[in-house]
Amino acid sequence: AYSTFQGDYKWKKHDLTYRIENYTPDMSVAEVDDSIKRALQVWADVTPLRFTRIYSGTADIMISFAVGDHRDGYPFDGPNGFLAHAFPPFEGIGGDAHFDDDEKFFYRSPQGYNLFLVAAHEFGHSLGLEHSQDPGALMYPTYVYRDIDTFVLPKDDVDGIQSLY
Ligand SMILES: CNC(=O)[C@@H](NC(=O)[C@H](CC(C)C)CN(O)C=O)C(C)(C)C
Ligand SMILES: [Zn+2]
Ligand SMILES: [Zn+2]
Repeated sequence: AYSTFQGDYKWKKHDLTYRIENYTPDMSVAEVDDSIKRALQVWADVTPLRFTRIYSGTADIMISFAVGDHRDGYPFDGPNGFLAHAFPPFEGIGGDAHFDDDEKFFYRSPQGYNLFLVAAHEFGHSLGLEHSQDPGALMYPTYVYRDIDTFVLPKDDVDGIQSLY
């Protein structure tokens, strides 16, 4: 079952902004943009939350690709292992999502790690969800490939996010 962060971190507003700060060489700019947009839409579909993209300045959810030590106290670990991380909704780095660019991210292929699926998981954290023990949940701590054309947010995740917003 789902769990939320201690202290019940949640955004105090429903209109949130996001900014894609840089790109991975693994796919086109358009494919990254689409993966991110769809990963946010997964959560917007079941809450009053709305996401608006900005192209400069500080957004609520700052999205970037990084490798190794990228100066936030949570260095990445090279290929495989941790794929990404995101911070719960508190001031400053809260909400931000970082993707390990030592991974090969894919747009639609079932091989490797699907950016849409990884991002959808990360944005669950960005919105205040912790990990779920439900192996079928998107917020399960281990990456599981799912067909993205038929992807529907699992009930445990819907219950979790709707417990917050
Ligand atoms: C393939 N490698 C894994 O399955 C690794 N899990 C992850 O990288 C998580 C992200 C996935 C679920 C998108 C990390 N996380 O929780 C971020 O919020 C390990 C289970 C090895 C840690
Ligand atoms: Zn980071
Ligand atoms: Zn996680």
